[in-house]
Amino acid sequence: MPSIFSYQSAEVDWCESNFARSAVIAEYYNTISNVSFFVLSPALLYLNRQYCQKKAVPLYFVSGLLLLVGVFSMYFHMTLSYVGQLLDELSILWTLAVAYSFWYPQAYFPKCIKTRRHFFWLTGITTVISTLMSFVKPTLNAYALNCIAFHLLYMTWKELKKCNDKRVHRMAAVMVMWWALAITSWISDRWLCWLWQAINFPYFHSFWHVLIAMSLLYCCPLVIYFDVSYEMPSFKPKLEYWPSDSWPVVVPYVTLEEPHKQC
Ligand SMILES: CCCCCCCC/C=C\CCCCCCCC(=O)N[C@@H](CO)[C@H](O)/C=C/CCCCCCCCCCCCC
Ligand SMILES: [Ca+2]
Ligand SMILES: [Zn+2]
Repeated sequence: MPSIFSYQSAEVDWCESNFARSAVIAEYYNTISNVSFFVLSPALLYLNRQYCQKKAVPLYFVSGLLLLVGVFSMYFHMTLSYVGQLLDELSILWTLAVAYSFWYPQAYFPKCIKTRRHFFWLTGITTVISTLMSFVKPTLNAYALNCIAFHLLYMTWKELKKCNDKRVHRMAAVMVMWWALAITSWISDRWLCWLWQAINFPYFHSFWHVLIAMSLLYCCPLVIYFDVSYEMPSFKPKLEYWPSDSWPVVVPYVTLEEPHKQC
């Protein structure tokens, strides 16, 4: 019986041909495309450094965990091992759990949850249960995790209804565009592999890695913007674009303005 660390012991195998470019890397492009997360993580920390100076823990934790997501996803695609698959999926689960724990708006807490500390316990217990359940049918884990994006879309829609800043609306629209391209790539790699292999173009999962990282590059500043609005009343969040607004492709970030004190 193969070890859970064995190459190709995972329950899923992506469309890219295995060991086509390397004898030690099962899915070459699916492995190297995870470099996206090694760029995403420091970029979020550097661009949103003003927010980090005021409230360091959430973004340091989420950025660090996104680095781990990239490492485990690389290991998974390099080996296609059972352990690699679970490390990949559990690192995503825990990153989402930490992000929700720190950034979920108190206005949306369940009625029985009164404080952020109680919400930490709720997400912690839910995450431990989900971790145990992830061993039951690993092939369903990725679908369940992807469904969380629909909850994020719903919360974004609710927040935008109350927000008059057109720049924020534009940022959210671009985030959803990148996510839509990403999830389309993920689904087509899983369900249309026969077509991509027929035309010798099985690279949609590697596109997914780059596209979901792009979506997160917009998602995190959007979450930070609303976190500052809700939780840091002495500051006004301002949306900026790097390198500058005039460039065709830009990266959003949040700066903090101290509203003029009422005289
Ligand atoms: C108030 C909440 C704030 C949430 C902030 C966002 C936190 C995002 C945390 C983790 C997402 C990482 C997703 C990258 C996955 C990379 C590894 C990978 O590709 N794994 C696949 C196998 O190789 C596996 O099939 C992936 C499965 C599921 C991915 C689940 C993605 C979760 C949803 C991410 C939301 C993106 C933001 C856009 C919202 C519209
Ligand atoms: Ca494969
Ligand atoms: Zn992947």
